[in-house]
Amino acid sequence: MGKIFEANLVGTGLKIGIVVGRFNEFITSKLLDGAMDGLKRHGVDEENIDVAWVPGAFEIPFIAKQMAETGEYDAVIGLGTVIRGSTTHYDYVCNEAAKGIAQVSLQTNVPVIFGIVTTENIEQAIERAGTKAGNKGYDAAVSAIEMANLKKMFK
Ligand SMILES: Nc1c(NC[C@H](O)[C@H](O)[C@H](O)CO)[nH]c(=O)[nH]c1=O
Ligand SMILES: CC(=O)[C@@H](O)COP(=O)(O)O
Repeated sequence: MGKIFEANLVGTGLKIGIVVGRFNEFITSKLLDGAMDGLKRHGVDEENIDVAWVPGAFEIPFIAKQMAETGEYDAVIGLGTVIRGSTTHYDYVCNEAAKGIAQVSLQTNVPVIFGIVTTENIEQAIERAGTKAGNKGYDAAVSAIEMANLKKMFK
C-alpha cells in the first residue's frame, strides 16, 4: 500500500480567518461562538483568529477571497445561515455561497470551509446552532484544522 494522508486535529500555531454573515445574526452569532470554541479547544490561539462580518451569506466568498489572498491564513471558515422564505431568493443565495466558497478555495489554494447552515425553517437552524443537532460552527472549525494540517502534508 502507498501513503495514507490523514491529518490530526491539533490547531497549535495555525492562523484562521472567519467570515460570518450578519443576516440571521441570532443564529450566526451562535455559529461563531461554536467555531471559536472549536478552534480554541483544539489549540488555536485566540490571537490567531481573525473575524470579518459581512451582510449575508452571498458576500461570504468575496471576503473569504480577500482573506485567503493575503497568504496569512492556514484556513478560512465561512459561517452563515440561509433560511428559506416564500420566494426563490433562498436558492440563489445558497447556490452562490456554496459555489463561491468552492471557487475561492480552489483559486487561492487555501482551504475555505463551508460552514453555512441552509434550512427550510428557523427551527432547523436553531437545532444546528448549539442545540439538538450540535453546532455547525464548531464542526466547521474542526474541518478547518484538519484541512489546514492536511494541506501541509503536500508541501
Ligand atoms: N435571505 C438571506 C440572505 N440574504 C441576503 C444576501 O446574502 C445578501 O446579503 C443580499 O442579497 C445583498 O447582496 N442572507 C443570508 O445570509 N441568509 C438569508 O437567509
Ligand atoms: C433566504 C432568504 O431568502 C429569505 O430571507 C428571503 O425570503 P423571501 O423569499 O420570503 O423574500
